[in-house]
Amino acid sequence: MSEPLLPLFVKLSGRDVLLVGGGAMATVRARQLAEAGARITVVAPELRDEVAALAAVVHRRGFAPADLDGAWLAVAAATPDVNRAVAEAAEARRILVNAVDDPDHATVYTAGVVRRGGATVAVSTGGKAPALAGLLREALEAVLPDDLSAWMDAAEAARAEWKRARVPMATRRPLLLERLNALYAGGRGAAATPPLPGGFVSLVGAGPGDPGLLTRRAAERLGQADVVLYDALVDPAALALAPRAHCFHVGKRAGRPSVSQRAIERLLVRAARRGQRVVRLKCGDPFVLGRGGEEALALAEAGVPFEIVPGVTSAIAAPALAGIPVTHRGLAAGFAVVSGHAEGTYGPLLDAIAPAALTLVVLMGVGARAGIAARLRARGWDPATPAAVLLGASSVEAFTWTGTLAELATAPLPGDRAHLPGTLVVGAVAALAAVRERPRAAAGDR
Ligand SMILES: C[C@@]1(CC(=O)O)C2=NC(=C\c3[nH]c(c(CCC(=O)O)c3CC(=O)O)Cc3[nH]c(c(CC(=O)O)c3CCC(=O)O)/C=C3\N/C(=C\2)[C@@H](CCC(=O)O)[C@]3(C)CC(=O)O)/[C@H]1CCC(=O)O
Ligand SMILES: NC(=O)c1ccc[n+]([C@@H]2O[C@H](COP(=O)([O-])OP(=O)(O)OC[C@H]3O[C@@H](n4cnc5c(N)ncnc54)[C@H](O)[C@@H]3O)[C@@H](O)[C@H]2O)c1
Repeated sequence: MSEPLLPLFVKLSGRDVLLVGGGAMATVRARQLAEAGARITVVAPELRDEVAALAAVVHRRGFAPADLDGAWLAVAAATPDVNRAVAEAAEARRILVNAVDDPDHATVYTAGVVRRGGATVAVSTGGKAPALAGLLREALEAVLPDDLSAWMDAAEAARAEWKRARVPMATRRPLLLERLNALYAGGRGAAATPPLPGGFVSLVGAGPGDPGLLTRRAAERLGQADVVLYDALVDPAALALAPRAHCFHVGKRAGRPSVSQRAIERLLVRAARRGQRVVRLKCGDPFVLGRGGEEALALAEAGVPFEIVPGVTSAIAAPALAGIPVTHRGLAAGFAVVSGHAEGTYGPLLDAIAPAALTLVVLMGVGARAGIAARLRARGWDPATPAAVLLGASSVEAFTWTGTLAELATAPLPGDRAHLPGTLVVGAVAALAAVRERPRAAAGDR
């Protein structure tokens, strides 16, 4: 069962549907068909009263292929051999058929469904894992906004307005986001919903990756969590510590679409207001270049109780695991941590540091290392200053390069590890990486 499926939403109102079978499964399908307004004809020697009541026409006998004539859709919910016969006869007549026990011969599947506020979300595993479809449906139920009908109303009204005004389609999505944000800001300003007892958010640092470097408090909070919202680089083993929780990936990775910071903050607030224990699991330490401060402010503003669970920051741990102490008597009495994400931000910071005054640690800076090296040299740093590039610190794929500031731009890095988070170190202490013992390498290149 790996055929690609086309998801469709079908209007069945007033249309003839043949339901074969009248037992437990037929009852479930009869309810679903009736909800969609279908005109049900049921064929079964024996059938439950509820099925008979939902049907427009009842035939108390065995299935015959001619029962399919005039039907838009057939549902086989009888015994396996009968279901197979229904599927084959429907296929021959080019009628789509759903079979409750026979995904291989069915042509349409039912899905796990959430209906809220006029929107319908359906999940299918294409017959491979129905119970998983049910779990995914529950997970969606947990994260979809309670006030989806307000979103629908706003989106519907905006659409009509933009159609009239001939607003180009391509510009409508960001406009819609603005509308919805405004809607939410309005609701929040009114402060109508006090947080439910039990609703609580923990902003938790996950450390550099290895779950062994989580704090005990972090592990405890994960164990209690109902919902975990985690970043792109969080190790799956950390999520295994949250067996009760629905875990959602809200990570940002360069160049890929991601959940916006505002959306993450809204998710935190909403989940807490539903009384859930929420863990926001962030790489490293939540308050070191992790936007944890923004989330804390949003929670405070929404009146949601929260706590900070500090984590081991890669700014210190990545160098440490490579044998580099960020401070070392005689070499560096202090260190600075900057993000290499935006030159407009880190540029002035680098310019403000006197050459070799301290150890410079750059997070998220591997891609920008040539520019950073050039900037430091222009500022007067000695090209012979030791430097290091640390990829995937604490993970099994950890990679360390050491050299000099002059070589930093062209440091050969393994292409297959470009996806790993990286840390740069510039300063005399980087030379200590070369002289450390290598316990990890000795333990089978872990
Ligand atoms: C989504 C959902 C909607 C609905 O039923 O309307 C649905 N099954 C759900 C639950 C569920 N079903 C089963 C279990 C027991 C655990 C387990 O066995 O996994 C659970 C779990 C539970 O009840 O929690 C048993 C089972 N199901 C099928 C077979 C036959 C077979 O696979 O051969 C067997 C016996 C397997 C065996 O003997 O091993 C077949 C189908 N079930 C489908 C849909 C279709 C494929 C959808 C897809 O893959 O996405 C398809 C093809 C029927 C169709 O299209 O009509 C609903 C979740 C609703 C929700 O919670 O929201
Ligand atoms: N019950 C479940 O939870 C479940 C889950 C998944 C799959 N299934 C499968 O779905 C199928 C139906 O299960 P169920 O629990 O509804 O069974 P059921 O025994 O309750 O119902 C079977 C129905 O089929 C009818 N029937 C028998 N022969 C017929 C014929 N020739 N023409 C028309 N109808 C006929 C019977 O009158 C009865 O109404 C079975 O294959 C079962 O293994 C059941």
